[in-house]
Amino acid sequence: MARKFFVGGNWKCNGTTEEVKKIVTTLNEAEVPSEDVVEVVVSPPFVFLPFVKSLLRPDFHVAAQNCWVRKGGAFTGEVSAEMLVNLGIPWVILGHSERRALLNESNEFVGDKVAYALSQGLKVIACIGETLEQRESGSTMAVVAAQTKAIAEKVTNWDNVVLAYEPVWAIGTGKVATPAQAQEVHCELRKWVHDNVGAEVAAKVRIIYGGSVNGANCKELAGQPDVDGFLVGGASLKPEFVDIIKSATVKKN
Ligand SMILES: O=C(CO)COP(=O)(O)O
Repeated sequence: MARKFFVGGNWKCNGTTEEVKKIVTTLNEAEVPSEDVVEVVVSPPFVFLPFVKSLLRPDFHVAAQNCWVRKGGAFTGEVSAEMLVNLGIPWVILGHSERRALLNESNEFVGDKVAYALSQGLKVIACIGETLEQRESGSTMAVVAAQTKAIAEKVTNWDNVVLAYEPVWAIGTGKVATPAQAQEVHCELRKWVHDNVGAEVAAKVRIIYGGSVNGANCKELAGQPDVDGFLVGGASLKPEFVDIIKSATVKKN
């Protein structure tokens, strides 16, 4: 069963109105494979979401970078899933390692967020990944399995979930996982989903890779059988993001 290639651009906490306009103009002018071949989602900071949504070509979509774990209310500084739905924002990134590490988001909290966002009708890019220390101690699979389990325990329908494997040591470091390293974890993860969720979900769920993906390394990574796309940080702010989108065609060859 073909899994549609997915390319997400996580802009993180970057951009001014002028810079955002420039990035969107580049994307709008780009010639890329059709929506049947690749799903493209860009994730600006909250404050730019409506602006980007209004400017962006209709075949690309937007994602928030986070949302509150439950229904909105007296939670100063938070943005709720209902608000994103109200604004017509279809996607949200949850469980990014920067939030897990800097804001102490636990596996259980991320699992709750994913379940709540899905219940409100959002589609979720759920991030998982090990630190360098965890990799070096041989616990990569145990770590990503525990992160995925905390999500799986609360989610019954996986149709609107994309899993983003983002090894922490590869994020923003220029130290990309080798295609073999990415494939190994993606394949193990798919096996984990097969054994713990079900064969059908395992065959369908997209597992995308994130961590120092750029225009030069994307094709080889895209060629791996269990790499179904990317979540791109730094390079999603640059014109080379277009080359990363185009790497979707590797799957067709
Ligand atoms: O964290 C990432 C995407 O969510 C990856 O960031 P970089 O592509 O900058 O390494």
